[in-house]
Amino acid sequence: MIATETEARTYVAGLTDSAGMARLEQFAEMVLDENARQNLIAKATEPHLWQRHIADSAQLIENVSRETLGPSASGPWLDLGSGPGFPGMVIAAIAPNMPVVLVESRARRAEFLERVIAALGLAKCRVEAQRLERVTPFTARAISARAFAPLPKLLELSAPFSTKATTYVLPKGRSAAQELESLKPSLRAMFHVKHSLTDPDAGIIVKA
Ligand SMILES: C[S@@+](CC[C@H](N)C(=O)[O-])C[C@H]1O[C@@H](n2cnc3c(N)ncnc32)[C@H](O)[C@@H]1O
Repeated sequence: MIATETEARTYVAGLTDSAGMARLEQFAEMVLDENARQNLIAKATEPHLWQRHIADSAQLIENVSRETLGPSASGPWLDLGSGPGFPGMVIAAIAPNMPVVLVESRARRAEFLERVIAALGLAKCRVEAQRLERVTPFTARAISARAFAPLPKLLELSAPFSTKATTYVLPKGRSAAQELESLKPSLRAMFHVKHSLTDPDAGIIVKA
């Protein structure tokens, strides 16, 4: 269990190199700075940014295969409703050679994401600043989404971007098991729930 900011930083440092940590430090500063202007994260979570948001996002990397992260996988990692960049920007900062697409419909949030991409030099990361429903479909190697939509709706909206080979990693908080139960059995069988490292009561819905 990752309970403190120190534990969160140590955990994330084990998933990336010093350049990756520097990118994440810069991203963290930008989130806190921008949070004074627009509502990106709950104010109460600001002192726990690494534990509640950065490590919470970074742990998704451990739930996908090496092949999915590697150069032979086809299509980008797709993050739905990225908001300030959780989890998508964290993934892009850790794996800068992997293409990542962040979909965010709110213009001010999308503009913030563009500024972060430029500041961090993430050449393979791009923003779709529109509703997912309007994005021209492509095949995604992996799909992530945190606090985006209930599971059935999420799967419906993401279906045009998904093939049998697409990995799903969906942090679902305390409703993970219940949301999985809401799927029809044939669909439910494709997914399992992993425990979150940042909250013992939260789950991540995974399709490998
Ligand atoms: C509750 S926030 C979560 C943000 C981020 N994933 C996080 O966990 O901090 C949901 C985000 O999804 C965006 N959003 C909601 N529906 C969307 C859609 N259909 N297409 C694109 N973005 C959407 C909202 O603008 C918002 O920024």
